[in-house]
Amino acid sequence: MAPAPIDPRIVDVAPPRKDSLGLPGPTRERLEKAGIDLSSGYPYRPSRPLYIDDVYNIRNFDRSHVDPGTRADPEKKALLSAAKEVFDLTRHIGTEIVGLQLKDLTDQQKDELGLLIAERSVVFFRDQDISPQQQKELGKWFGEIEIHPQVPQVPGVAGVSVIWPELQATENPASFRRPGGSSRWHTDLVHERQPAGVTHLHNDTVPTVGGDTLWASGYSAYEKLSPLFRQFIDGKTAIYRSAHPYLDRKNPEAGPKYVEREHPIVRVHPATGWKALWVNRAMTSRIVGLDKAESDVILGYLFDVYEKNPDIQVRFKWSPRTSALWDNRITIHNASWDYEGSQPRHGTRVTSLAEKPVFDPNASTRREKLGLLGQEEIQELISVKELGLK
Ligand SMILES: O=C(O)CCC(=O)C(=O)O
Ligand SMILES: [Fe+2]
Repeated sequence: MAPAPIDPRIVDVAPPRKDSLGLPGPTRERLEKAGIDLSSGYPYRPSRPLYIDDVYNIRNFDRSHVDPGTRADPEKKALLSAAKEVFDLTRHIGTEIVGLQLKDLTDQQKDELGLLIAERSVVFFRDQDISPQQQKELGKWFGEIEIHPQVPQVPGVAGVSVIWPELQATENPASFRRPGGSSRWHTDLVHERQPAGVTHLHNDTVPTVGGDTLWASGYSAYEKLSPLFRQFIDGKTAIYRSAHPYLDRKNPEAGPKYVEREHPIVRVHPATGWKALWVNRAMTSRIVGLDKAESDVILGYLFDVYEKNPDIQVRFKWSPRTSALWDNRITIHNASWDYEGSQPRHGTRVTSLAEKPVFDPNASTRREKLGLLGQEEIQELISVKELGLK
């Protein structure tokens, strides 16, 4: 008897992962055996046109968001004492935890992980045994799961996106000189009313060399600015643009348009209370109230501060079955395309939406709160306060 045909809709569904999403090699093979033509991109993409209300319907209202980090024991003992090893990858950003399985964390440990991500911006766990379903369950702890209308989802597990860069490159050409896509500094879902909080990317397969991801700290980018310049940008807002275009149902003939949203450019994280610069070159288009030329100069400078200071960045080398959990409220990230799709790289991603971005003029910076300020910085702060009194 001939073997039963493989149903491409279920090929990636059932846990455990080795039987579900599996490795991209086998996934690709299985899809091809099922007669699915991969040359034109993902087989899991919705085939109907996408409208602006696909974004708005489910998200354009006030959802209450209580950040798990606000409930956590500040010392994070339940999480940290259960780990075999915990080490920082750089001074300002990035921590790796060894000896814990994300799928087995207790509620208390999940709250503490929320706080650790808020403090360290990105936290890594290698050798994870986690199915797409378990990844989604964990994501719910950090906020409402976003179901991306345009990014392919694991069939049957809405809210778990498939990240498969070399297949994506068949749709949107990527080259060494123009890597595009996620291979540029950005942060996720800025066009939402309540944008992304924690994103959890689990890469089950990675190239032997290359395909690193970089993150830069928004707390530290803000602290790189002079106190006087911080006063200028504090409380200003900008227009943030979606990564993908959508059709207007009332006027579809006008063609797809990007969704725009106004948010503060400096925001305060609810769990740490620290201020962070929150702009990114790919999606922040202009500062409200300034002339375009002024906005271009200032935004260009702010992007540079974030992108050009290696001391506030971490560059992570993946191994198979590694999870990275980062906080989009306080970081930008960039996936290196140095491997140019020459080897498989494949994973699943869950993003939890957080609060509507808030600015609080009375909040402090990370360095102030942690007592890390140098003499020169203290002096600068004093002189700015004096200027304010005049
Ligand atoms: O593939 C990566 O390393 C990151 C991709 C990305 O930008 C994302 O998942 O938001
Ligand atoms: Fe991203």
